[in-house]
Amino acid sequence: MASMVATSLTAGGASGIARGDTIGVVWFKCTDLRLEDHEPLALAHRNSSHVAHVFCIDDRWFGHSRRGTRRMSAARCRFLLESVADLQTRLRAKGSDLLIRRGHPENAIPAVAARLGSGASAVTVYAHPDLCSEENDVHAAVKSALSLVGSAGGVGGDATGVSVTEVWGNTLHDPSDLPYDFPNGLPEVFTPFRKAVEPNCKIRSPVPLPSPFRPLPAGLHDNAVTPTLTVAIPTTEELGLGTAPERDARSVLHFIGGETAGLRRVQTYIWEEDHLREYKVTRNGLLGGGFSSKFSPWLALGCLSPRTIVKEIRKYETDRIANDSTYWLIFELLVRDFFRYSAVKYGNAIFHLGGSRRDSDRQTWRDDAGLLAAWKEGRTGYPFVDANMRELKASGFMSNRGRQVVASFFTKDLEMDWRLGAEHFEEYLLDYDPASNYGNWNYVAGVGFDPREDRYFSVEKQARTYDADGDYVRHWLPELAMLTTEALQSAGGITATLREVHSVPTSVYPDPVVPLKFMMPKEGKGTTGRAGGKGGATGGKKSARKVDK
Ligand SMILES: Cc1cc2nc3c(=O)[nH]c(=O)nc-3n(C[C@H](O)[C@H](O)[C@H](O)COP(=O)(O)OP(=O)(O)OC[C@H]3O[C@@H](n4cnc5c(N)ncnc54)[C@H](O)[C@@H]3O)c2cc1C
Repeated sequence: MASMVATSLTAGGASGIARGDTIGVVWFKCTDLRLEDHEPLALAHRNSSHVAHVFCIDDRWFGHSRRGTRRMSAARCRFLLESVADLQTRLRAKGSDLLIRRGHPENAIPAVAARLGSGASAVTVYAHPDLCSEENDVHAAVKSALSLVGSAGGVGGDATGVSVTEVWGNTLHDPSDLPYDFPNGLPEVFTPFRKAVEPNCKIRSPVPLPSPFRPLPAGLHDNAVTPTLTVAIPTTEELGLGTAPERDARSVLHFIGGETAGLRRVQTYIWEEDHLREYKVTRNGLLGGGFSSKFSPWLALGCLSPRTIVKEIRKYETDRIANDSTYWLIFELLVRDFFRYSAVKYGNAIFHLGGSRRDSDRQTWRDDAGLLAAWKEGRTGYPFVDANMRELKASGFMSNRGRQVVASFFTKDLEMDWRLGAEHFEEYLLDYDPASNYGNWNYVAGVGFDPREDRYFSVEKQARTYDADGDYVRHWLPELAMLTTEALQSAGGITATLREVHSVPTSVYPDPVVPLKFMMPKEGKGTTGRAGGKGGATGGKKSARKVDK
């Protein structure tokens, strides 16, 4: 292994370090695996004579939550490893490399800095800051360990510390551009935030790629000093997650990790297939790749920067058309920003039962293993819920509409502790990111970010509206594939009807695990439902609607 690493590093353009050289270490994280619009990377190459790029694979990512859910499925891990591999390939194309360290960043990054500083060179570590508590703790531990690294290498002694340059990134807006005292002055809900930001804040242009690309410092592959630094990327098996299942052919898209695939998706969606033109009206579609953008997995891992997407949208608006749809994609990216800033403002609260509102008593939260398993495995007896849950597990993706419905069902109909649902999403969603996931779960559970607490998505109404012909349900539930559109339409989301009217036996499809809280009204009668849910975190109105759209 040592010789393979040495060969590879040398081929990548390694170069000796002279006394007085400046060395940059770019610490890549799971949220910024790209070269484009990466300000820490650009600064490192601008300010240094040599630059090392390091990514740490932290075994804490692969453990279990306190409630016992695995934190990352093998399929999500594969997407991450593909993204890391792609970053490495792109760096190699620039004559550099990505160095991998398995272990905790608070040990690895200072070890690399100490090794590089041993020739009395000035070392600076460049990184994006984090948003959420676990990542913030690691970031703080790295900084603290770096402050103990001496200029002559080693730890302690005549330590002068390694400097750290942190630059905010991965959002449309820099917090310093927001019309608020950040983070405490942020509004609690999205609409007032949007109304203040849209007219007052300009989205900055993406940061250009570094030019020139500085060479790697030599000697990082010296096993005696940094024994676990390598260029080899582990497999999901080596990380203890087992083999990732084959990608499911029924998935909306063949998701491959990495900036290359992410940029390709932007080209395909916006330009080649021209879907942006109709995004606002198609985004709730459930089957196929052309409805919503599917940018989210690449955004979550930072393979795509939202500002790069906006640059492309602006170009499209100039070259083809500017309409509600082009506006709406930027609007959704602003929702993403809102949850990221809110994660900074509310800290750990978004992970706790009471959410950002710190209101854990708003209802009785159940912890029922049977109901949890039925929901996770897609056998609740409600076809529309079950199809979405099976899609998640098989493909790592679920539409925004589906997420709203299954999360509402979980919290409002099953009355389950919402954190158990959020953790299941965390395990399987390829686009999992803590701020968006927990922020949206806070919203649907009624514990944060929503002016109303009683929002309720009726499974039955949602199924009839968004899967009127039953194609989606048939696609993911082979046991119902023999039912006609008519049969599925008349059944809506209620399997009792399947059984009573269409003679589907319980051996084929189970009875509903609980009755729905609110049923669709019979024709000509008033409604019994309380609340709506037009667009979830992005589209809800304050007035109480009787039936959701
Ligand atoms: C319970 C629940 C959990 C969720 N968990 C996540 C998560 O872990 N990671 C994640 O990226 N999104 C999450 N979302 C938001 C949303 O469902 C996904 O971003 C969206 O479905 C991704 O598909 P897309 O890229 O085609 O979206 P598009 O409709 O094409 O939107 C473009 C981009 O805007 C952003 N966006 C859109 N809607 C939202 C939203 N409500 N919140 C935050 N960002 C949004 C995403 O980055 C998305 O890629 C969650 C929503 C719910 C209701």
